[in-house]
Amino acid sequence: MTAKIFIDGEHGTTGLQIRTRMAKRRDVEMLSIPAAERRNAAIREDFLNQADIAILCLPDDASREAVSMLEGNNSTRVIDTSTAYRTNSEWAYGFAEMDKDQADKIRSSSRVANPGCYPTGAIGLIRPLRAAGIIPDTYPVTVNAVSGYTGGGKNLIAQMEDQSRDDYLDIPHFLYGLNLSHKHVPEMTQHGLLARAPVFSPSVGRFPQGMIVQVPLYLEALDGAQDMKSIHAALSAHYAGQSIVKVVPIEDSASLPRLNAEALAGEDTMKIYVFGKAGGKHVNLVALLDNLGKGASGAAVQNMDLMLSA
Ligand SMILES: NC(=O)C1=CN([C@@H]2O[C@H](COP(=O)(O)OP(=O)(O)OC[C@H]3O[C@@H](n4cnc5c(N)ncnc54)[C@H](OP(=O)(O)O)[C@@H]3O)[C@@H](O)[C@H]2O)C=CC1
Ligand SMILES: CC(=O)N[C@@H](CCC(=O)OP(=O)(O)O)C(=O)O
Repeated sequence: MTAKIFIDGEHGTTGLQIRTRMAKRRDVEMLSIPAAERRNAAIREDFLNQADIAILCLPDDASREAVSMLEGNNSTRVIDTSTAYRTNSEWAYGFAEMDKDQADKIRSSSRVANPGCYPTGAIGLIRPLRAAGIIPDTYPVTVNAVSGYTGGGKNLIAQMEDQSRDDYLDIPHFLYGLNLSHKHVPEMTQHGLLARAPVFSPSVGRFPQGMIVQVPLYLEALDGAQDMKSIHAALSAHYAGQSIVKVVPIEDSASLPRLNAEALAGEDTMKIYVFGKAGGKHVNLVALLDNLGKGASGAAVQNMDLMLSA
């Protein structure tokens, strides 16, 4: 039997990318809303209730509204790509590689919160080292990142591309979230297993898709006698046996002169690097991904496939 899938918000940035990934699939039937009707609540409610899986690619408030349209319905399962449910314990967090049993939790869940793009990188770097007892409770974690501008959805894309707009941004790279209270901080703290919130400084570059997330660490402030190799070994052990998050061998990363933020654009994988020098006092943990790949649409399709395999 083919599963019925409805993408609420299919004409937005994340929704369109999910549509593209589904184009050749014969195992699913897409319930598709015409662009002109995308905000028609009656059609949305009807499709939401017909779907086996509804993938919400909407702003937070519209996601909450869509979930309320499913009240009393026990058959439609939901993947939400917004921030609305990511710290809600009644929802499975849709980062399959973050724990050994997380894929099974997603597979059996009727409500899955897709992670944010920055948290995917940050949690991917931090959580294995917290779980292994390497980053202590007292460690002051910092997260610095750059995203492609599609991360800001249709509005930021227009600001970066449409020169006729009054609010056109004619700049190559900018920091934002300058008050250090970005909406992703609670999610990073909770799923990163951190005892206190990290300092998170995001930025946007003049490229559409791609992302670098950095977590620099002082080795002397970690638990146990740590060096670049032991940190790398802990991350490699955590991600062993799966194909989406890859820990780059130190031999390969050691010879890199630079890291291109666009290197994984169009891919649904994430690469993790441990940079530093042998015998050095610091390491820089780096995650490389596509904000719309493993950071959003690719992860949503991965979660849908897990749910369909239940
Ligand atoms: N872009 C990215 O890299 C990532 C995005 N996300 C999350 O995914 C979600 C979607 O973001 P994104 O695709 O970037 O945003 P976009 O603004 O590109 O798309 C959102 C879509 O939702 C539609 N929409 C807005 N309000 C309603 C409503 N009340 N009813 C029905 N449709 C509505 C919009 O229609 P209209 O054109 O009329 O406004 C638009 O088509 C957000 O919650 C975002 O935070 C998560 C991870 C990464
Ligand atoms: C570049 C940019 O503007 N990025 C968005 C986050 C994109 C994303 O991950 O969306 P969620 O908030 O749903 O997770 C921001 O900082 O608000």
